[in-house]
Amino acid sequence: MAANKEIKTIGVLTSGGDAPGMNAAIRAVVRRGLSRGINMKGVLKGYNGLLNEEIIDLTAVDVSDTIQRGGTILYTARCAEFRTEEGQRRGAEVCKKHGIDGLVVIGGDGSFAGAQKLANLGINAVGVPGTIDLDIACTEYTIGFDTAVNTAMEAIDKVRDTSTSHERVSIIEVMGRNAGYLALWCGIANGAEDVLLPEKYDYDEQQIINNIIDNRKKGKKHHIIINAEGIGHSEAMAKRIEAATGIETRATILGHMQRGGSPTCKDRVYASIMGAKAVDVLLEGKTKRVIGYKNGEYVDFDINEALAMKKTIPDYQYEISYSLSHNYSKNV
Ligand SMILES: Nc1ncnc2c1ncn2[C@@H]1O[C@H](COP(=O)(O)OP(=O)(O)O)[C@@H](O)[C@H]1O
Ligand SMILES: O=P(O)(O)OC[C@H]1O[C@](O)(COP(=O)(O)O)[C@@H](O)[C@@H]1O
Ligand SMILES: [Mg+2]
Repeated sequence: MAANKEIKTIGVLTSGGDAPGMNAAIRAVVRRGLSRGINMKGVLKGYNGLLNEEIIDLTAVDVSDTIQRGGTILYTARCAEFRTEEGQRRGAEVCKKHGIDGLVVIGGDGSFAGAQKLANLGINAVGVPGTIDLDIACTEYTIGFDTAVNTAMEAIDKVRDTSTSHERVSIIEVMGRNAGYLALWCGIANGAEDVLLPEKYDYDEQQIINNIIDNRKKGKKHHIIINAEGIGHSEAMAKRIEAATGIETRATILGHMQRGGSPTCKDRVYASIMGAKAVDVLLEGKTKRVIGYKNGEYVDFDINEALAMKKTIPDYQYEISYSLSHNYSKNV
């Protein structure tokens, strides 16, 4: 495959919340590009670094010894200025000034919206899904989710040990301001009695209290509530539940530990393939694309179509999470 004549230089940046596997994706973009004779540049600190022209040359050695590391060697940021038309216009100008013919944006739904704006201004931006939230509609997988959900699951197992010993109720808050996938998966994987998702929770706390009292009467020694960050207020919830049930209740907020750590095999492999594919898509001459994983295949979509897609929590999975946790015979 000969490289597309149009493209001499490709830039890569990471944006939004970091996600384990972003380094594997950067490495793949850089190595794939270099192997096709392309100059590779790294834009530091997401769209912030783009606006500040924090742009470096990247060689194969620069991405050595990174595939196993959490975080992102290019750093990341959230950039309010890039949400403005003026910021986006300047971002496009900076790309042109530095000869960036194609830009790979590794990030979540917000970062893709930024990439779409750059694409509309003539910068060929390609999105690679990197977020622990799993909330990008065009893809069944987002880089970082597997590591984060395993980190959260293991932490919740540990809380459960002490919670059961003390016969307490535990509210464990997991990340996800707008997305409940981490919470849902932990709910199923940890056998939680209640799972509160931003997309689903009806704020009927009395129902949770009734569940706790009911389960105690049946002999259950613990009650694990997974609460997504988007619902939040776990400490206050714990106080209210303790007052209403008379059962000691503790809140644990897992926080940013869920975003760190060495990526799992799944995250390294998906990141490597998606990163390389982003370069291939650019060199095939395609424009305004995002990479996804659908029905067992690595695919690419038009960025506008991808961003118009909607993703919702599957009712069936949510219902199963609830029904299994209330079949307490295996879990008491
Ligand atoms: N609608 C938008 N238009 C332009 N840029 C956006 C838009 N939404 C988000 N961005 C840019 O992408 C950055 C990351 O978005 P954010 O939603 O915080 O994280 P993520 O990409 O991980 O979902 C924002 O800080 C902003 O710079
Ligand atoms: O790091 P911050 O700014 O506290 O952001 C927290 C948010 O980032 C995430 O960890 C990842 O979200 P994004 O991938 O959309 O950036 C969310 O789960 C969480 O709500
Ligand atoms: Mg997001």
